[in-house]
Amino acid sequence: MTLTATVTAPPAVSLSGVRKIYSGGDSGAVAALEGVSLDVAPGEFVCLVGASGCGKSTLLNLIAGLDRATSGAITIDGGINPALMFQEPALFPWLNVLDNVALPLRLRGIGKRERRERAHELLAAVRLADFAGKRPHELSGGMRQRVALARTLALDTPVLLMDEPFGALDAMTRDLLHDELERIWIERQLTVIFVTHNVREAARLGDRIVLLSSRPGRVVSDQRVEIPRPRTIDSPAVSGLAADVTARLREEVRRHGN
Ligand SMILES: Nc1ncnc2c1ncn2[C@@H]1O[C@H](COP(=O)(O)OP(=O)(O)OP(=O)(O)O)[C@@H](O)[C@H]1O
Repeated sequence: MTLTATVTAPPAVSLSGVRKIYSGGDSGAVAALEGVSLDVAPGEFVCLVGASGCGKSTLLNLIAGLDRATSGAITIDGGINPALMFQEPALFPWLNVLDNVALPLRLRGIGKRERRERAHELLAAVRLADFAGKRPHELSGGMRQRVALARTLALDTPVLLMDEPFGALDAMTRDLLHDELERIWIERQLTVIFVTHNVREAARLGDRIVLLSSRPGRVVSDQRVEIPRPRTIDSPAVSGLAADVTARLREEVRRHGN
């Protein structure tokens, strides 16, 4: 007889009963999140979708440690600080691309030679090896977001939180960045929590799609995406799933009269 022990890795990110009330504004307290529980496995790509104002950014900020939940618990495996990336690349215009990417390394006290080497590697990873000496204004929007991604990767954390990172880009550029992000996610075995309004994007990228209700945000559905990779955003399977999730989202918005 053989005994097989099943070893399950702890979640990379675990949320339990997370509630967030913003207080003190002119319009009184705002309940942004209510009872959000969610486990994200190491290496998983989870997309968070929901109506405008349902608390998606709030949730990412809480996971990133930029704000505190009113109640509930958030645990990041290993106690690490996740990296957070936004829709705006927020690059320093007076620094060239290489120095923008190297900045988190500089802030960590890594010596000039090593940080330049690592920044060059990261630029190669986002396919911008030839643009190290350019300034941000010389780049397209998609390229600036690649630089922002490289700078986020420089933080060297296994958990990446992304808040509508491609929301301001045209469809073609977004498509290319989906491919790049997917490749980097697989190569670096990252855990990604990705907020988007774009349900197709969620179906293209996610292992799971978590749908939040209108404010206060609660988890309405948590659906595994069974579509094999590589995927394309206009494939019938991705479109079909996006249509299902959109229908649920509409129902949710209608129920709350938003
Ligand atoms: N600092 C704050 N103080 C008071 N209310 C806030 C604060 N930040 C967010 N809110 C409110 O909390 C709710 C959730 O906001 P949040 O930005 O998390 O939603 P969201 O789902 O990311 O929205 P969107 O999809 O439009 O970006 C909104 O009603 C918002 O106005």
